[in-house]
Amino acid sequence: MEEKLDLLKIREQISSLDNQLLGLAAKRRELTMNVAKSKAHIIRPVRDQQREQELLVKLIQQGKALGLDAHYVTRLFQLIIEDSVLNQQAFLQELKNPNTKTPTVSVAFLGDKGSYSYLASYRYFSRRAEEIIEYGCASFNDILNQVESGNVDYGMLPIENTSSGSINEVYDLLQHTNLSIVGELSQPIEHCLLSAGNTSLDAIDTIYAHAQPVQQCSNFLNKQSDIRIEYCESSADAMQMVEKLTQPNVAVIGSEEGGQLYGLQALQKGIANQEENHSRFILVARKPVDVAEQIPAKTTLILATGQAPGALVDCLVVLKQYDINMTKLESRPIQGRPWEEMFYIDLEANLKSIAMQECLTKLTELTRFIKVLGCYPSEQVNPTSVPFAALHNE
Ligand SMILES: C=C(O[C@@H]1C=C(C(=O)O)C=C[C@H]1O)C(=O)O
Repeated sequence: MEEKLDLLKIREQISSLDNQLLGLAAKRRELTMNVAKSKAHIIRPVRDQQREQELLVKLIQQGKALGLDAHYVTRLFQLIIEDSVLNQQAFLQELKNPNTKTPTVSVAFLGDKGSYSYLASYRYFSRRAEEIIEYGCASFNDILNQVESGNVDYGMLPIENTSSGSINEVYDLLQHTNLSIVGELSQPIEHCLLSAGNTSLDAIDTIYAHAQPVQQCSNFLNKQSDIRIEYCESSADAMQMVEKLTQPNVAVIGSEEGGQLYGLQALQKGIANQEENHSRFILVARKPVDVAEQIPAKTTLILATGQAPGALVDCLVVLKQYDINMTKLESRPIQGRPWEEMFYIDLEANLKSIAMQECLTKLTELTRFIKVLGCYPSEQVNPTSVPFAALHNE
C-alpha cells in the first residue's frame, strides 16, 4: 500500500517536472523567435552551426556534471534546435511573402483523413496556419485541378520515397501544370499492418493497400504465404475498407497514427523494406513565392536538351561554373517523342540570386525547353554534429 502511494507521489512529481520542461521549451521558442526578428533586420542566415556546436559541447559538459549521458543530451537538443530553425524559417518566409499569411488554408491531398498526404499536410501547416480546410482527392491529377481552378489554396503531393524512389506519376503531371512548388517536407513513413478488432498475422489472407506502400513493403509481403493484395486509390481508402469489413482475415498497410482515426490496431509495426523510410512531399500553389535570403533555398527546373552528344553534360558544367549544387536529377520520357527525355533538376540555390539568374540564362541557350517549377525553402535541417572528444569524455 505504502509502495503504491509512493508511486503515485513520484509520478505526480514527474508530471509536474514535465510540465515545467514544456514551459521552458515554450520560453526558449519565444526567445528564438526574437532571434529571427533580429536576423530579419540584419539579414543573417537562420542557421549558425558554429553557435549550435558551441552550445551542444557546453550542454554535454553541463549534462555530464548532472549525470546525463552525452548522446541523450545531444539528441534532445538537436531536436530542440531543429524546431527552432524550422520555426524561424517559417517566420521569415511569411515576412517575405505577407500575402500568403492567412489563419485558415485549404489543402488538397490524396485520399481521405489518415492518408500519408493528410498527415504531411497537417505537419507542414502546424507551424504556419491555425486551421486547415481539408480537401481529400481521388487522384494526383485531381489535386492539381483543384488548385489550378482556385478551389483550394494548396496541393500536397508525394514526390519521392527512400525505398521506392521517384513517384513518376507526379513528375509527369508537373510537366503540364502552371502551378509552382512553394514548399517541401520530408516525412518519416512508418508502415504498419493494421486490422480491425482482435486477430493475428496468421489469420490474414487479404491486404488492402495503395500501390506505393505495397512496393515499399515488398520484402515483408513476399514472406507472407497465400496473401491476396487488394489495391486501393489511397491508404485512407484501404483503411476505410478494412474498418467497414471488420473481418479477422483482412488487414491494411497504413500508419498507426492514421489507423487510429478508423479504430484500427497495429498487428505488426515497421514492415517497410528500409528502416529509414521517408517520403518527400512538395506543396504546390497558383503563385510562386520568394524565398527569404536568410533561408537555404531550393530551385526545381525541368528542361529538355537537344539530341546531341554531351548535351546534358554541357548543362551540368554550367551548374559547376556557378558553384550550384544539384541535389536531384530525374529523367522522364516526353509524351509523343519516343526516346526523348525531360530532366527534372533540384538545385541548392535561390532563384533570385545573381548566380542562379546568370545560370538560367546560360541554360536557356543550351536547351530546347526550360521551365522553373518553383523556388522554396529547404526543410532539411541536418543535425550539427559534435566533436568526438565532447561525446567521449576526452
Ligand atoms: C537561435 C538561433 O538560431 C539557430 C538556432 C539555434 C538554437 O535554437 O539554439 C542556434 C543557432 C542557429 O542555428 C541563433 O542564431 O542563436
